[in-house]
Amino acid sequence: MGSTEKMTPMMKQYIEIKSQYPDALLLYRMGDFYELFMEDAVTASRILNIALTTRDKNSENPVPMCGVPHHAADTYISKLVAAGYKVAICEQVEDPQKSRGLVERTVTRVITPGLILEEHNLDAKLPNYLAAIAGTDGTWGLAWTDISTGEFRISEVNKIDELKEEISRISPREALIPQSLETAGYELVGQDSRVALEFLTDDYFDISEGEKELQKLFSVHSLEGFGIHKYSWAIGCAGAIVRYIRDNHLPLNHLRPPLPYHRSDYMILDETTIRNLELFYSQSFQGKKGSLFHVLDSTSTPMGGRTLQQWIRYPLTLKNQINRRLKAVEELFSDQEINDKLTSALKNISDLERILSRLTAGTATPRDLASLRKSLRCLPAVEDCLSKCRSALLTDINSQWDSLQDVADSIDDILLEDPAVNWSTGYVIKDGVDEELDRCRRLSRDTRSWLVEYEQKQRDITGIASLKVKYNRVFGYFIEVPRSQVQKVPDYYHRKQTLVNAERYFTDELKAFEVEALHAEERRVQLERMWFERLCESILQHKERIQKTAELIGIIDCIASFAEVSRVNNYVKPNINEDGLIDIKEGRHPILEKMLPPGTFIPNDVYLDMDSHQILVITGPNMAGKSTILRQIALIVLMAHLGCFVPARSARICTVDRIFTRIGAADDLARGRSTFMVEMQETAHILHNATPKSLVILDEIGRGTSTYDGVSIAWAVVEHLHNLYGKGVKTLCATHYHELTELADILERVRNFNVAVRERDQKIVFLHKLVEGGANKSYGIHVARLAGLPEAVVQRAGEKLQELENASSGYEIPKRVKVARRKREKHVGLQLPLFTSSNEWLKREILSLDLDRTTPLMALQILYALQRKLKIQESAES
Ligand SMILES: Nc1ncnc2c1ncn2[C@@H]1O[C@H](COP(=O)(O)OP(=O)(O)OP(=O)(O)O)[C@@H](O)[C@H]1O
Repeated sequence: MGSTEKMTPMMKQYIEIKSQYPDALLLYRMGDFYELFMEDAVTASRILNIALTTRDKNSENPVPMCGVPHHAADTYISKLVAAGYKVAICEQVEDPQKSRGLVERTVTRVITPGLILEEHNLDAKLPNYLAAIAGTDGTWGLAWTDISTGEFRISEVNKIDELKEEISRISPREALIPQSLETAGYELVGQDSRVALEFLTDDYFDISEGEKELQKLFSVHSLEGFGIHKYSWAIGCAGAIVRYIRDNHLPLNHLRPPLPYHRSDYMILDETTIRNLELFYSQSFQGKKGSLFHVLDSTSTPMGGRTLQQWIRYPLTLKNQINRRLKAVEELFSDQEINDKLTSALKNISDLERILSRLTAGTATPRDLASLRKSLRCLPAVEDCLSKCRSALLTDINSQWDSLQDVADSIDDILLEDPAVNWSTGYVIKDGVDEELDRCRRLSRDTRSWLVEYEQKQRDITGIASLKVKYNRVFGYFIEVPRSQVQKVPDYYHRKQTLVNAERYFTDELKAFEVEALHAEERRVQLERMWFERLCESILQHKERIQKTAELIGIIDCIASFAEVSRVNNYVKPNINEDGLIDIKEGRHPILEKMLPPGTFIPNDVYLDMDSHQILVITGPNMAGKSTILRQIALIVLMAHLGCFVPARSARICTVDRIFTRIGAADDLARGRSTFMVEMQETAHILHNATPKSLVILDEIGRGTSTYDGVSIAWAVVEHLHNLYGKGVKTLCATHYHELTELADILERVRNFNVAVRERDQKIVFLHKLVEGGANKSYGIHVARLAGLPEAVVQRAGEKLQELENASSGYEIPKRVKVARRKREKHVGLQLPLFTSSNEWLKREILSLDLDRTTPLMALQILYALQRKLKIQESAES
């Protein structure tokens, strides 16, 4: 683009406005279109798949451009925002007809992924969070809000890992980060590329400014009342959020006071576990379907859907709280009639929270108010159901219930039963609300009949039967009298035009009617809007009451949904304990059982405690169902912590503080981490953070590297978990390394299980049944045949296997080594070389070590050193 001197005034105006929004795509209103120019046009045409053209083609300054029609702009804007772009809407703010010269334009709204209010751009059952993060090592502040519902929360954590976990749990669409943390920013949001990052100057996060912002917004002198005054960085973050919303021309007054969130109040779920357990997103279906959320979601309202999301992200940890929910679910579970009534009342309740936010933003439509009224009218039916309930949670809700019928009445006083979608095509306000409005309406509705009446009246007065009232664009309304009758025309007729055969007149009454009729429609719309806006304002006075009720509806809806899902899927109420006991009889995988034909899923019993069955090493052939059992246990334990019934015949579940999962292999090449590196980092994370109250799921740990290294690592990891804090951690460990079954001989709380198969005519039948004891065979070759490997390859593999098995028969662990090993139980790394090694020299070397002075880590190091030495020896010999 050349110098601005040669530009048209309009282009100069564009450049000026664009310079204020350099990081946004600027949609510049020109008549019926929003135009994009230059770089913006190139980007938008690519994303929207629309033609890229050129403006001022023959000038010195041709400019790339593309445009979207005003009436369909919403769809295009959604696509741009969904692609992670920020969009600034620049409107014409004066009437182009009246303006002299260039029309004044200004940006009226900036839409970013975290600042969306429009219903069609949002997922009804998903919160849309804008988060802010700031802090230093030692204290990290975090604030997040969903401006479409008004939810606002803040928290502080001490470690960067905790911060990452919380961010992944919130899963914001947009995150505000101080510029000084720019490099760390990408690391903080983790693997979630959906998060749009906005780097702002550090002063945006100023703590004392933040405090002032919050005090002003919520009209308080201190933040003490909200219980957040002790936070510092988090207040800075909340302040940044408030300023960001305001700077982007959005209203703030429906934000609720920030609620403090304490990490220790909920079970911690990290990003890996949320992904591995497919809580919200299924890898196989590449979407919601096939996720736990999808199975548990039978909610009837958007508030219920969002509450369920929240409950799954933040499972409870306190026995009392879990039981409170479970009792409420049980009540609705056992009284299907009430639950059905409740559900059908809830089904008619619209998104109260989002309607409220549109009301505040001034973008609510008449239909929004009609839905609000309809929803409020359903509240007494919900209340009626609640009044019959006995469980503490439901009676508590009932005691806070506000049926809001006065608000519904106030809407009813003014709004038509079925108001028009569009002001210009129909009516919104009831008759009888405003006399002038009624008259305008009558006028615009009754123009024809008034004219017919008037014509008849004039005929009667003048006695001219052929008198006509007519209209044309030049003269407006007039009375036409044939030339032969003009002597009968009264004095108050004013001559307007003479034709060959007729005279045309007007009267003061007709003129007045004309002025009124032509303006009536304009005035009608004006008055309808005025009454509508007044109504919106009066509703907003009940904002807190509506928000509170919406929150309670979310909870009831979730409880009703749990009851329904539990009934339909034949779940059972879990018995919660604090004794570290997990005893599941005939447990099922909640997602897989729904994918398989009814009745074909094979249930399994699993028992874990802190004494003898703390760590289960689960072996079994490929495809036997090891991973399924692991995930099933994790999901059942999680579901119990949500207060939901679980897929089992009976279940005793202890409270756990975290569920850790290490499952499968995912490369993260973008961040330079190989499959094995990811595996080890996730394992390290577990070992550093697990406590005796945690549940750990390890699926094929160590498989990402060579067998020796893999077995050693898996071995050492299991031992570490067994000995952690002197108490150990409940762990399920599925593995193909049969060597690990040896651990049960050594460690007191380890037990072996395997998933049974039956071999018949060289073929295997998967029984999917968990039985005690270690598996003695892998059946990998059978599975390879099942998978369709060429028969010649399968045969050859069989021969090779036989060779290897024969050769390894000398690997049998001698009895004396077993005894020696038991004595050295505490020395992690050493047990491994003792039985995996067939080399007598190596064993001698190990046994001669001064074990009292050897730590597990040293032992492993020694093992490696010895192995190296052995290899050198072997190669020297050969
Ligand atoms: N309890 C069960 N009832 C019915 N079908 C099952 C059951 N468990 C597993 N399956 C079926 O077996 C398939 C393989 O299960 P899974 O992935 O758990 O096996 P695995 O032992 O972990 O295999 P690999 O070692 O190869 O990873 C599942 O996709 C499912 O179709």
